[in-house]
Amino acid sequence: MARTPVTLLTGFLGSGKTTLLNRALRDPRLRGTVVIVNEFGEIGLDHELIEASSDAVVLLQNGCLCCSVRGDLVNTLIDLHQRQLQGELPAFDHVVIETSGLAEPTPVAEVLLAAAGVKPCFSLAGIVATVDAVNGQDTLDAHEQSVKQVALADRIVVTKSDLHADDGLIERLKRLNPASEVVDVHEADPAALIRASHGSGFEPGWRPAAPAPHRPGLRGQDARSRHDERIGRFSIVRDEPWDLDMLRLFLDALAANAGPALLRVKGIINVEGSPERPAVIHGAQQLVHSLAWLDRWPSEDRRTRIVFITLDQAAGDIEELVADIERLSRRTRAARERAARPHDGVRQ
Ligand SMILES: Nc1nc2c(ncn2[C@@H]2O[C@H](COP(=O)(O)OP(=O)(O)OP(=O)(O)O)[C@@H](O)[C@H]2O)c(=O)[nH]1
Repeated sequence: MARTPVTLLTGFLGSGKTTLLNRALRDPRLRGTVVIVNEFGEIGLDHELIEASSDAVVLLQNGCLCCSVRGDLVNTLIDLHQRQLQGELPAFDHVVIETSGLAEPTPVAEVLLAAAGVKPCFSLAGIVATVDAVNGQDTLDAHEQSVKQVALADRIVVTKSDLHADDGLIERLKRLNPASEVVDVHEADPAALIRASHGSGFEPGWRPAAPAPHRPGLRGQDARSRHDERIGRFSIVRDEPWDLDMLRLFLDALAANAGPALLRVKGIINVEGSPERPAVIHGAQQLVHSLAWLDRWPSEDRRTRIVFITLDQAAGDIEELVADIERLSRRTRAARERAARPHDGVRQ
């Protein structure tokens, strides 16, 4: 049986991986694609934001693909292959692995190229890395993972060029990886970017790297998971809908505090007055995107869920900000309700 090609989709936090993938998945040429998505956030949201049937999306959570959930990836691939053979899954002819934005791609590629049980059934078709034009240069300066993602890619896709043109970034990407194609997402066919079986430069002679040496101070922990040390992840979950004004206030506050410490914020928000259509918020480093709306809730879970990934920043700061905004919103709402009652406080 032919091995199923796998595309590794990498790129730093918020650089546009899911957006590119969603555009590609709308193309009938990707009808037979299964997506495995890994998120670093405390709760997973991407599986809800990927526009594919739930059968075709597998979420790997609770850690980063390049370290703590590598074993889960092996098991997931083997399980997908077996369920397809047994007819429990619709046949698929392609797999995309969307890594978390913090993942180093080499250990993930190793799984495809060397893991027992995976290698006979799957082949690494290519590595695609997204780099966003707004944060790209700063991210390359500050985060080694981003450099590794770019250095390993067969294809580098520059996103958000509609917001900021950066020729210097393109030059830098070409210098970092002269063998790779650098393309602008807005000038390319998304399905071809993801699906083209251009073949990774790794096979067949590639050998997995030697295991990382043990580092003192990381007892019991794979040295590759050291990116956990400075990075915080936490989430806010609310049952009650949020007032739209409050949500706007929250976005303004985030935008005012945006910067290198806010690696990623992503959320689905239940907004008062819009019970069927949740709002979606996104931010990464210096950029907080404008509010967007989904056409419907992607699952039964209708709670507001916001995930944060931060650098050297305590969860408490953001929780305090949210608590302040919620307090303000409650007071505003109470005042509005009082004003709407015609004879409030007047005894009849
Ligand atoms: N203007 C603009 N916005 C974009 C572009 N690509 C992505 N975005 C926006 O950037 C935000 C983050 O995009 P995602 O696709 O979720 O990024 P991601 O890399 O999947 O994020 P993580 O999985 O959390 O690392 C969203 O608000 C997108 O709408 C682009 O080319 N132009």
